[in-house]
Amino acid sequence: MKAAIVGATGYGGIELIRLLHNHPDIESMTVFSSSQEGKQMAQSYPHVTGIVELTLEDIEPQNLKKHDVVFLSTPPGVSAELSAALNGAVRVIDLSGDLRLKDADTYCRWYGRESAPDALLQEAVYGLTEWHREEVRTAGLLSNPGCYATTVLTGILPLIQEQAADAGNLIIDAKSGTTGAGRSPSAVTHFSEMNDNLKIYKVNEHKHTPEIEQELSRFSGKEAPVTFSPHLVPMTRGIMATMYAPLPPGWKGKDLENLFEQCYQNSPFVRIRKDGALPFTKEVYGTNYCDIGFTVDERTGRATIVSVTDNLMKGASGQAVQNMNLMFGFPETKGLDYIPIYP
Ligand SMILES: NC(=O)C1=CN([C@@H]2O[C@H](COP(=O)(O)OP(=O)(O)OC[C@H]3O[C@@H](n4cnc5c(N)ncnc54)[C@H](OP(=O)(O)O)[C@@H]3O)[C@@H](O)[C@H]2O)C=CC1
Ligand SMILES: CC(=O)N[C@@H](CCC(=O)OP(=O)(O)O)C(=O)O
Repeated sequence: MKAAIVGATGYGGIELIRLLHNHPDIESMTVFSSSQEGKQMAQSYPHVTGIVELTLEDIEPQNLKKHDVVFLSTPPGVSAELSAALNGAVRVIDLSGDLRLKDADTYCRWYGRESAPDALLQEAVYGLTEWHREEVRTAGLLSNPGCYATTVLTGILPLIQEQAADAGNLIIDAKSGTTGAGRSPSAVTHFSEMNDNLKIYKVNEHKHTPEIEQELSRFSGKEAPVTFSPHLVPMTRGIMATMYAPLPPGWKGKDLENLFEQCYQNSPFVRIRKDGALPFTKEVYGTNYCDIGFTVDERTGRATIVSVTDNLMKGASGQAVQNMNLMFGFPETKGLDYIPIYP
Protein backbone atom coordinates (compact mmCIF):
# COMPACT_ATOMS: atom_id res chain seq x y z
CA MET A 1 0.00 0.00 0.00
CA LYS A 2 1.15 3.53 -0.77
CA ALA A 3 0.73 6.14 1.96
CA ALA A 4 1.06 9.92 1.73
CA ILE A 5 1.74 12.11 4.76
CA VAL A 6 0.99 15.83 4.55
CA GLY A 7 2.51 17.82 7.41
CA ALA A 8 5.30 15.24 7.68
CA THR A 9 7.63 17.71 9.38
CA GLY A 10 5.31 18.09 12.38
CA TYR A 11 5.13 15.89 15.47
CA GLY A 12 2.08 14.01 14.23
CA GLY A 13 3.79 13.52 10.87
CA ILE A 14 7.09 12.18 12.19
CA GLU A 15 5.18 9.79 14.46
CA LEU A 16 3.26 8.52 11.42
CA ILE A 17 6.57 7.94 9.64
CA ARG A 18 7.85 5.93 12.63
CA LEU A 19 4.73 3.75 12.61
CA LEU A 20 4.31 3.30 8.87
CA HIS A 21 8.01 2.50 8.43
CA ASN A 22 7.41 -0.58 10.61
CA HIS A 23 4.01 -1.47 9.13
CA PRO A 24 4.26 -4.69 7.08
CA ASP A 25 1.65 -3.57 4.51
CA ILE A 26 3.07 -0.16 3.70
CA GLU A 27 5.25 -0.56 0.62
CA SER A 28 5.99 3.16 0.22
CA MET A 29 5.53 6.51 1.91
CA THR A 30 5.58 9.93 0.28
CA VAL A 31 6.03 12.96 2.49
CA PHE A 32 4.70 16.44 1.78
CA SER A 33 5.52 19.85 3.16
CA SER A 34 4.35 23.40 2.54
CA SER A 35 7.65 24.96 3.63
CA GLN A 36 10.49 22.42 3.28
CA GLU A 37 9.99 20.82 -0.15
CA GLY A 38 13.20 19.36 -1.58
CA LYS A 39 14.70 18.69 1.86
CA GLN A 40 15.39 15.24 3.29
CA MET A 41 13.39 14.16 6.35
CA ALA A 42 16.71 13.57 8.12
CA GLN A 43 17.51 17.29 7.79
CA SER A 44 14.42 18.11 9.75
CA TYR A 45 14.74 15.11 12.11
CA PRO A 46 18.33 13.77 12.40
CA HIS A 47 17.13 10.80 14.50
CA VAL A 48 15.84 9.12 11.30
CA THR A 49 19.24 9.35 9.56
CA GLY A 50 20.13 6.08 7.85
CA ILE A 51 16.66 4.65 8.44
CA VAL A 52 14.26 6.83 6.47
CA GLU A 53 15.34 8.29 3.16
CA LEU A 54 12.48 10.46 2.08
CA THR A 55 12.50 13.78 0.26
CA LEU A 56 9.78 16.27 1.10
CA GLU A 57 7.54 17.11 -1.84
CA ASP A 58 5.38 20.08 -2.62
CA ILE A 59 1.70 19.60 -1.73
CA GLU A 60 -0.17 18.91 -4.94
CA PRO A 61 -3.62 17.25 -4.80
CA GLN A 62 -3.03 15.40 -8.10
CA ASN A 63 0.04 13.72 -6.55
CA LEU A 64 -1.75 12.95 -3.32
CA LYS A 65 -4.48 11.15 -5.24
CA LYS A 66 -1.96 8.59 -6.53
CA HIS A 67 -1.79 7.00 -3.07
CA ASP A 68 -4.06 4.49 -1.35
CA VAL A 69 -4.33 6.57 1.79
CA VAL A 70 -3.53 10.20 2.61
CA PHE A 71 -2.85 11.30 6.18
CA LEU A 72 -3.44 14.99 6.81
CA SER A 73 -1.37 15.96 9.83
CA THR A 74 -1.95 19.61 9.14
CA PRO A 75 -3.34 22.57 11.08
CA PRO A 76 -7.07 23.33 11.23
CA GLY A 77 -8.18 25.13 8.08
CA VAL A 78 -5.52 23.47 5.91
CA SER A 79 -7.07 20.05 6.56
CA ALA A 80 -10.54 21.24 5.58
CA GLU A 81 -9.26 22.63 2.31
CA LEU A 82 -7.24 19.52 1.40
CA SER A 83 -10.06 17.15 2.45
CA ALA A 84 -12.40 18.99 0.09
CA ALA A 85 -9.86 18.79 -2.76
CA LEU A 86 -9.25 15.05 -2.24
CA ASN A 87 -12.63 13.77 -1.19
CA GLY A 88 -13.86 10.80 -3.17
CA ALA A 89 -10.56 10.33 -5.04
CA VAL A 90 -8.56 8.72 -2.23
CA ARG A 91 -9.20 7.60 1.34
CA VAL A 92 -8.25 10.37 3.75
CA ILE A 93 -7.43 10.28 7.46
CA ASP A 94 -7.43 13.78 8.93
CA LEU A 95 -5.70 14.33 12.28
CA SER A 96 -6.94 17.90 12.74
CA GLY A 97 -10.13 19.07 14.40
CA ASP A 98 -11.67 20.28 11.13
CA LEU A 99 -14.09 17.41 10.56
CA ARG A 100 -14.82 16.22 14.10
CA LEU A 101 -17.86 18.37 14.86
CA LYS A 102 -21.05 17.68 12.96
CA ASP A 103 -22.48 21.14 13.56
CA ALA A 104 -20.85 23.90 11.49
CA ASP A 105 -21.93 26.69 13.88
CA THR A 106 -20.40 24.88 16.84
CA TYR A 107 -17.13 24.57 14.89
CA CYS A 108 -17.14 28.31 14.06
CA ARG A 109 -17.79 29.22 17.68
CA TRP A 110 -15.06 27.03 19.21
CA TYR A 111 -12.40 27.19 16.49
CA GLY A 112 -12.97 30.84 15.59
CA ARG A 113 -12.89 30.14 11.86
CA GLU A 114 -15.20 29.07 9.09
CA SER A 115 -16.00 25.36 9.05
CA ALA A 116 -15.46 22.87 6.24
CA PRO A 117 -18.46 22.49 3.90
CA ASP A 118 -21.41 20.86 5.67
CA ALA A 119 -21.40 17.88 3.27
CA LEU A 120 -17.86 17.01 4.40
CA LEU A 121 -18.77 17.37 8.08
CA GLN A 122 -21.67 14.98 7.61
CA GLU A 123 -19.66 12.50 5.56
CA ALA A 124 -16.63 12.31 7.85
CA VAL A 125 -16.57 9.31 10.19
CA TYR A 126 -15.45 10.17 13.72
CA GLY A 127 -12.66 7.68 14.35
CA LEU A 128 -12.77 6.96 18.06
CA THR A 129 -12.01 3.42 17.00
CA GLU A 130 -13.38 1.35 19.88
CA TRP A 131 -16.74 3.12 19.67
CA HIS A 132 -17.18 3.39 15.88
CA ARG A 133 -15.51 0.28 14.44
CA GLU A 134 -18.11 -0.59 11.82
CA GLU A 135 -18.30 2.94 10.40
CA VAL A 136 -14.50 3.20 10.42
CA ARG A 137 -14.16 0.07 8.26
CA THR A 138 -16.02 1.68 5.37
CA ALA A 139 -14.91 5.30 5.84
CA GLY A 140 -13.67 7.22 2.83
CA LEU A 141 -13.05 10.32 4.92
CA LEU A 142 -11.99 9.68 8.48
CA SER A 143 -11.74 12.32 11.16
CA ASN A 144 -9.28 11.27 13.84
CA PRO A 145 -10.30 12.40 17.34
CA GLY A 146 -8.44 14.92 19.50
CA CYS A 147 -5.95 13.71 22.07
CA TYR A 148 -7.84 14.97 25.13
CA ALA A 149 -11.17 13.81 23.68
CA THR A 150 -9.82 10.31 23.04
CA THR A 151 -8.47 9.97 26.55
CA VAL A 152 -11.61 11.34 28.21
CA LEU A 153 -14.18 9.49 26.09
CA THR A 154 -12.44 6.11 26.28
CA GLY A 155 -12.43 6.49 30.06
CA ILE A 156 -16.04 7.58 30.54
CA LEU A 157 -18.20 6.19 27.71
CA PRO A 158 -18.74 2.74 29.29
CA LEU A 159 -20.43 4.45 32.26
CA ILE A 160 -22.42 6.80 30.02
CA GLN A 161 -23.65 4.00 27.76
CA GLU A 162 -24.71 2.01 30.82
CA GLN A 163 -26.41 5.15 32.24
CA ALA A 164 -24.35 4.64 35.39
CA ALA A 165 -23.02 8.19 35.18
CA ASP A 166 -24.93 11.33 34.26
CA ALA A 167 -23.57 12.80 31.03
CA GLY A 168 -24.92 16.17 32.15
CA ASN A 169 -22.90 16.24 35.35
CA LEU A 170 -19.26 15.40 34.61
CA ILE A 171 -16.13 17.14 35.81
CA ILE A 172 -12.96 16.45 33.83
CA ASP A 173 -9.48 17.47 34.87
CA ALA A 174 -6.79 16.68 32.28
CA LYS A 175 -3.04 17.13 31.97
CA SER A 176 -0.97 17.03 28.80
CA GLY A 177 2.69 16.96 27.85
CA THR A 178 3.89 19.78 25.62
CA THR A 179 4.06 17.81 22.33
CA GLY A 180 0.28 18.21 22.36
CA ALA A 181 0.91 21.76 21.17
CA GLY A 182 2.92 20.69 18.10
CA ARG A 183 6.53 21.38 17.10
CA SER A 184 6.51 25.16 16.76
CA PRO A 185 7.88 26.69 19.95
CA SER A 186 5.75 29.26 21.72
CA ALA A 187 5.93 31.46 24.79
CA VAL A 188 3.57 29.02 26.48
CA THR A 189 5.60 25.86 25.88
CA HIS A 190 9.25 26.86 25.74
CA PHE A 191 11.56 25.41 28.38
CA SER A 192 11.93 28.30 30.79
CA GLU A 193 8.19 28.90 30.84
CA MET A 194 7.24 25.26 31.25
CA ASN A 195 10.03 23.70 33.30
CA ASP A 196 9.22 23.57 37.04
CA ASN A 197 5.73 24.73 36.23
CA LEU A 198 2.16 23.42 36.07
CA LYS A 199 -0.20 25.47 33.93
CA ILE A 200 -3.95 25.46 33.74
CA TYR A 201 -5.35 26.89 30.50
CA LYS A 202 -8.48 27.38 28.37
CA VAL A 203 -10.81 26.36 31.24
CA ASN A 204 -14.31 25.96 29.78
CA GLU A 205 -12.95 27.28 26.46
CA HIS A 206 -10.97 24.38 25.06
CA LYS A 207 -11.99 23.23 21.56
CA HIS A 208 -12.14 19.60 22.66
CA THR A 209 -15.09 20.50 24.92
CA PRO A 210 -17.72 20.38 22.13
CA GLU A 211 -16.08 17.23 20.73
CA ILE A 212 -16.42 15.50 24.09
CA GLU A 213 -19.97 16.79 24.50
CA GLN A 214 -20.98 15.64 21.01
CA GLU A 215 -19.95 12.05 21.77
CA LEU A 216 -21.42 12.05 25.28
CA SER A 217 -24.73 13.19 23.78
CA ARG A 218 -24.54 10.57 21.06
CA PHE A 219 -24.22 7.75 23.61
CA SER A 220 -26.50 9.16 26.31
CA GLY A 221 -29.20 10.68 24.10
CA LYS A 222 -29.16 13.92 26.12
CA GLU A 223 -27.39 17.26 26.39
CA ALA A 224 -24.03 16.83 28.10
CA PRO A 225 -22.44 20.08 29.23
CA VAL A 226 -19.09 19.21 30.83
CA THR A 227 -16.65 21.10 33.00
CA PHE A 228 -13.28 20.58 31.33
CA SER A 229 -10.04 21.91 32.86
CA PRO A 230 -6.91 21.19 30.77
CA HIS A 231 -3.39 21.60 32.17
CA LEU A 232 0.09 21.61 30.69
CA VAL A 233 2.74 19.66 32.57
CA PRO A 234 6.51 19.70 32.04
CA MET A 235 6.77 16.39 30.21
CA THR A 236 7.16 15.55 26.54
CA ARG A 237 4.37 13.07 25.87
CA GLY A 238 1.32 11.83 27.69
CA ILE A 239 -2.17 12.77 28.81
CA MET A 240 -3.89 11.93 32.06
CA ALA A 241 -7.62 12.62 32.33
CA THR A 242 -9.13 12.40 35.81
CA MET A 243 -12.92 12.36 35.86
CA TYR A 244 -15.34 12.62 38.74
CA ALA A 245 -18.86 11.19 38.48
CA PRO A 246 -21.63 10.39 40.97
CA LEU A 247 -22.62 6.71 40.69
CA PRO A 248 -25.98 4.95 41.22
CA PRO A 249 -26.50 3.93 44.88
CA GLY A 250 -24.59 0.83 45.95
CA TRP A 251 -22.08 0.79 43.08
CA LYS A 252 -18.63 -0.43 44.09
CA GLY A 253 -15.23 -0.53 42.38
CA LYS A 254 -15.82 -4.15 41.32
CA ASP A 255 -18.97 -3.11 39.43
CA LEU A 256 -16.96 -0.61 37.39
CA GLU A 257 -14.22 -3.13 36.79
CA ASN A 258 -16.72 -5.69 35.46
CA LEU A 259 -18.44 -3.09 33.29
CA PHE A 260 -15.18 -1.83 31.73
CA GLU A 261 -13.78 -5.34 31.27
CA GLN A 262 -16.89 -6.39 29.42
CA CYS A 263 -17.09 -3.23 27.36
CA TYR A 264 -13.50 -3.46 26.13
CA GLN A 265 -13.11 -7.25 25.98
CA ASN A 266 -12.51 -7.10 22.20
CA SER A 267 -10.42 -3.91 22.29
CA PRO A 268 -6.72 -4.78 22.35
CA PHE A 269 -5.58 -1.21 22.97
CA VAL A 270 -7.67 -0.56 26.08
CA ARG A 271 -6.28 -2.02 29.31
CA ILE A 272 -8.23 -1.96 32.55
CA ARG A 273 -6.43 -1.80 35.90
CA LYS A 274 -7.80 -4.04 38.65
CA ASP A 275 -8.57 -3.65 42.35
CA GLY A 276 -8.37 0.12 42.49
CA ALA A 277 -4.94 0.41 40.83
CA LEU A 278 -4.54 3.60 38.80
CA PRO A 279 -2.47 4.03 35.61
CA PHE A 280 0.43 6.45 34.99
CA THR A 281 1.35 8.12 31.70
CA LYS A 282 4.71 6.36 31.47
CA GLU A 283 2.93 3.02 31.31
CA VAL A 284 1.66 3.83 27.79
CA TYR A 285 4.63 5.87 26.52
CA GLY A 286 5.21 5.47 22.77
CA THR A 287 2.26 3.10 22.36
CA ASN A 288 -1.34 3.09 21.25
CA TYR A 289 -2.70 1.92 24.61
CA CYS A 290 -5.30 3.73 26.66
CA ASP A 291 -5.02 2.51 30.23
CA ILE A 292 -7.92 3.07 32.63
CA GLY A 293 -8.33 2.67 36.38
CA PHE A 294 -10.85 3.85 38.98
CA THR A 295 -11.67 4.10 42.63
CA VAL A 296 -15.10 4.50 44.19
CA ASP A 297 -15.49 6.55 47.34
CA GLU A 298 -18.36 4.86 49.16
CA ARG A 299 -18.55 7.85 51.52
CA THR A 300 -19.41 10.34 48.73
CA GLY A 301 -20.86 7.90 46.20
CA ARG A 302 -18.50 9.32 43.56
CA ALA A 303 -16.15 7.51 41.20
CA THR A 304 -12.73 8.84 40.27
CA ILE A 305 -11.83 7.51 36.82
CA VAL A 306 -8.28 7.89 35.49
CA SER A 307 -7.48 7.42 31.81
CA VAL A 308 -4.00 7.79 30.25
CA THR A 309 -2.73 7.86 26.68
CA ASP A 310 0.31 8.97 24.74
CA ASN A 311 -1.04 12.07 22.96
CA LEU A 312 1.02 11.42 19.82
CA MET A 313 -0.05 7.77 19.67
CA LYS A 314 -3.60 6.87 20.78
CA GLY A 315 -4.20 10.65 20.84
CA ALA A 316 -3.11 11.13 17.22
CA SER A 317 -0.92 9.04 14.88
CA GLY A 318 -1.34 5.66 16.62
CA GLN A 319 -5.11 5.84 16.46
CA ALA A 320 -4.82 7.08 12.84
CA VAL A 321 -2.91 3.88 11.95
CA GLN A 322 -5.36 1.78 13.99
CA ASN A 323 -8.14 3.33 11.87
CA MET A 324 -6.18 2.76 8.67
CA ASN A 325 -5.88 -0.92 9.63
CA LEU A 326 -9.65 -1.25 9.92
CA MET A 327 -10.31 0.77 6.76
CA PHE A 328 -8.07 -1.53 4.72
CA GLY A 329 -9.09 -4.82 6.33
CA PHE A 330 -5.89 -5.44 8.35
CA PRO A 331 -5.90 -6.65 11.96
CA GLU A 332 -6.43 -3.65 14.22
CA THR A 333 -3.07 -4.05 15.94
CA LYS A 334 -0.92 -4.40 12.82
CA GLY A 335 2.23 -2.27 13.04
CA LEU A 336 1.23 -1.02 16.50
CA ASP A 337 2.28 -3.93 18.62
CA TYR A 338 4.87 -2.20 20.81
CA ILE A 339 5.71 -2.60 24.48
CA PRO A 340 5.83 0.87 26.11
CA ILE A 341 9.28 2.40 26.59
CA TYR A 342 9.88 2.01 30.33
CA PRO A 343 11.18 3.55 32.50
N1 LIG B 1 0.39 17.01 18.76
C1 LIG B 1 -0.62 16.28 19.20
O1 LIG B 1 -0.55 15.66 20.27
C2 LIG B 1 -1.86 16.19 18.39
C3 LIG B 1 -2.08 16.93 17.24
N2 LIG B 1 -3.27 16.81 16.56
C4 LIG B 1 -3.54 17.59 15.35
O2 LIG B 1 -2.75 17.05 14.30
C5 LIG B 1 -2.35 18.09 13.42
C6 LIG B 1 -0.82 18.12 13.38
O3 LIG B 1 -0.36 18.38 14.69
P1 LIG B 1 1.18 18.45 15.08
O4 LIG B 1 1.95 17.54 14.21
O5 LIG B 1 1.28 18.33 16.52
O6 LIG B 1 1.50 19.96 14.66
P2 LIG B 1 2.89 20.55 14.20
O7 LIG B 1 2.77 22.02 14.37
O8 LIG B 1 4.01 19.85 14.85
O9 LIG B 1 2.90 20.21 12.64
C7 LIG B 1 1.95 20.70 11.73
C8 LIG B 1 2.51 20.59 10.35
O10 LIG B 1 1.58 21.18 9.43
C9 LIG B 1 2.30 21.70 8.34
N3 LIG B 1 1.71 22.94 7.85
C10 LIG B 1 1.69 24.15 8.44
N4 LIG B 1 1.05 25.05 7.67
C11 LIG B 1 0.67 24.39 6.56
C12 LIG B 1 -0.02 24.78 5.39
N5 LIG B 1 -0.46 26.02 5.20
N6 LIG B 1 -0.27 23.84 4.45
C13 LIG B 1 0.17 22.57 4.62
N7 LIG B 1 0.84 22.16 5.71
C14 LIG B 1 1.07 23.05 6.67
C15 LIG B 1 3.70 22.01 8.86
O11 LIG B 1 4.64 21.39 8.00
P3 LIG B 1 5.31 22.15 6.77
O12 LIG B 1 5.66 23.55 7.21
O13 LIG B 1 6.49 21.31 6.50
O14 LIG B 1 4.27 22.12 5.71
C16 LIG B 1 3.81 21.35 10.20
O15 LIG B 1 4.89 20.48 10.26
C17 LIG B 1 -2.96 19.38 13.96
O16 LIG B 1 -4.17 19.63 13.33
C18 LIG B 1 -3.16 19.05 15.44
O17 LIG B 1 -4.15 19.82 15.97
C19 LIG B 1 -4.21 15.91 16.94
C20 LIG B 1 -4.05 15.16 18.06
C21 LIG B 1 -2.89 15.28 18.90
C1 LIG C 1 -0.90 20.63 25.08
C2 LIG C 1 -1.70 21.34 24.05
O1 LIG C 1 -1.50 22.51 23.77
N1 LIG C 1 -2.63 20.63 23.44
C3 LIG C 1 -3.47 21.16 22.39
C4 LIG C 1 -4.42 20.11 21.92
C5 LIG C 1 -3.80 19.22 20.92
C6 LIG C 1 -4.81 18.49 20.10
O2 LIG C 1 -4.89 17.33 19.99
O3 LIG C 1 -5.72 19.25 19.56
P1 LIG C 1 -6.33 19.20 18.13
O4 LIG C 1 -6.00 17.97 17.46
O5 LIG C 1 -7.77 19.35 18.35
O6 LIG C 1 -5.77 20.40 17.46
C7 LIG C 1 -4.31 22.31 22.90
O7 LIG C 1 -4.65 22.32 24.06
O8 LIG C 1 -4.72 23.12 22.05
